[in-house]
Amino acid sequence: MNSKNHWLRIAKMLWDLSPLRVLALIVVTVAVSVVPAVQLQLTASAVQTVADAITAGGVGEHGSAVLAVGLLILAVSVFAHLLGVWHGYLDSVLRLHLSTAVGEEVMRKGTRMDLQDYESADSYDKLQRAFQESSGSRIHQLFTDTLGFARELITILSVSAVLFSWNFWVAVLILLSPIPSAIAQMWYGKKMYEIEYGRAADRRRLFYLQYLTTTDHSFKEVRLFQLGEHLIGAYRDQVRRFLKVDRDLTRRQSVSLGVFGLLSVLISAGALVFAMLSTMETGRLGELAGYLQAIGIVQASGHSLLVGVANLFENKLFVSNLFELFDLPERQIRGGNRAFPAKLRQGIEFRDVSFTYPGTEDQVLDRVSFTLPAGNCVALVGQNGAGKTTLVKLLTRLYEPTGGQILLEGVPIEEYDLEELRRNLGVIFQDYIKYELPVRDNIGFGQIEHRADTARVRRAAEASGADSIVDTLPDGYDAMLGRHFENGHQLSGGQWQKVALARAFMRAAPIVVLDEPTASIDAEAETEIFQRFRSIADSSTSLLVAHRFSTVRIADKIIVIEGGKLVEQGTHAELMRLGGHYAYLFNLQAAGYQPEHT
Ligand SMILES: Nc1ncnc2c1ncn2[C@@H]1O[C@H](COP(=O)(O)OP(=O)(O)OP(=O)(O)O)[C@@H](O)[C@H]1O
Repeated sequence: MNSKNHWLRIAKMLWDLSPLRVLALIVVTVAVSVVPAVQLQLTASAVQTVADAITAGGVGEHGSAVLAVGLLILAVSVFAHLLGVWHGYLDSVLRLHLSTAVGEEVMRKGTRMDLQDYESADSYDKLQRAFQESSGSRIHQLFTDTLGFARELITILSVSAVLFSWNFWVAVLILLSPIPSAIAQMWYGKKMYEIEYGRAADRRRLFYLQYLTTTDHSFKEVRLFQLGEHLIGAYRDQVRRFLKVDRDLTRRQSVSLGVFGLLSVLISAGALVFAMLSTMETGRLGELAGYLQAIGIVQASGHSLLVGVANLFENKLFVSNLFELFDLPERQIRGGNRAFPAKLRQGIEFRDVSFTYPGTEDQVLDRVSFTLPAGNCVALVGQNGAGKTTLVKLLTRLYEPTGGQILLEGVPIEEYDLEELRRNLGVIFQDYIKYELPVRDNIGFGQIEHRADTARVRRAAEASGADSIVDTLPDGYDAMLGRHFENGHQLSGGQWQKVALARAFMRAAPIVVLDEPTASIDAEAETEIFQRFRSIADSSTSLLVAHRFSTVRIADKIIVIEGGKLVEQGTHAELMRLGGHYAYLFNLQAAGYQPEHT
């Protein structure tokens, strides 16, 4: 996308936020820009009137002229001061509005992306970079830089008009004077930016190393595996590599700034000599004062103008990342118009379902076919990496099968309205979230619109066994969980899992999918939870991924997956009779619970 489009988008965003403020900012910027030229004229007039008064031998008839110029200088200074304050105010308010709007848009974008964007290393990297670099202040900076560019340009043009009206060659020299030092500065800025841009991946690695040594999440392993020194060493090595490059660049910058800056000084001095000669010719002493002031203004504005161009370029690249993020395609997975059935009669069927993760070659599921009859509980078992969670992701439509079909009541699942389908699914994944929020949210998020309904939250907690944990907390359902915020209560792994399970039960959905929901819960509590779950949700159709066979055996049907293929299915008794893979795994686990000599 070209920069013109960027600019139009930013202008539109700002305009939509506050058209009056944008207009006011533009007007104020133009007004602020011409102040230096006016002040230049006034300085020249002030010196000239005073000089004329002295030449005339006293204030006398020149008194009123001196007073008038004095009052004008005062008025312009007050005006310039007030304009400056107003400019700053408008700029800050627009920045605040823009940061808020962009921050919100970035979050919204995050919620609209597909799981695939988060799970593929390539797109995740892109997404994270865009999220990290995309702040509203970058956009605002681009806007401010552009306005700043316009302001300096107007200042230089208006000051030039005054200078050229006095003396052509002095004007040319004064305007040339800032160029050499600004070029040196620009070159350095561009080089530094290129280097930093190329360091993006290394910077993230540094950030990660710091993260590992400074968060509660990694503290235990870092301390007990004694990784601290290793991590600090890796950090130091990387920073030293940066330092070497930066030092070389800074040295070269100093040399070039020294040489080019000298050239700027020489041109300014030349301009001053010319100005003195010209004043001696014209006798207009006021202009000499004006030239002296102009050298300062042009040096500052010219420098800002040229360096501002480099900043503009740099910010434009960052802003491109943000717009790239905004333009990423959303929600490729779409639903149809079909309403979700009032009651499930047939259930769900996986028909020859195959799947390969995007950007990979391996077929993770290979023509898997089975049914999940309405009102039944089906368990999925299989070794790590067999494809169980992938099946859950397909059923919940986080991914689309690359082959075959999933049918709900005999109709392809993609024909159902996606939002409605998801509303009718109660799901908990093995990597569930431990929300650092009150218990009410942790459970109520399962059905956000009933979050305030304590009776309902309590029923869900009772079903998962989380109620006994909540009873011990001082604020009950309003108690804060986790350690990140004040008065938070940290739970054990199993307790967190019961809370997460309550979240899935909160929804009272006709289809419940539990992906290893009880891995951290002790066997006794687990059996109890499932018995209760089956009695509460006996009409729901559920899919249960589990490793513990004591849980699995309560299912109406068990599906055994191996290397992405369905290898066996049946009830616990049927599979045991079959004496195949399930029986082998069951016996293996059962043997683990037996004393060695019995
Ligand atoms: N996002 C992904 N991109 C590419 N491959 C993936 C992705 N997620 C999982 N896989 C691969 O798919 C295969 C099946 O993974 P899946 O998570 O479905 O296994 P699982 O049976 O649930 O295992 P576990 O019991 O360990 O949870 C594995 O080989 C895994 O490496």
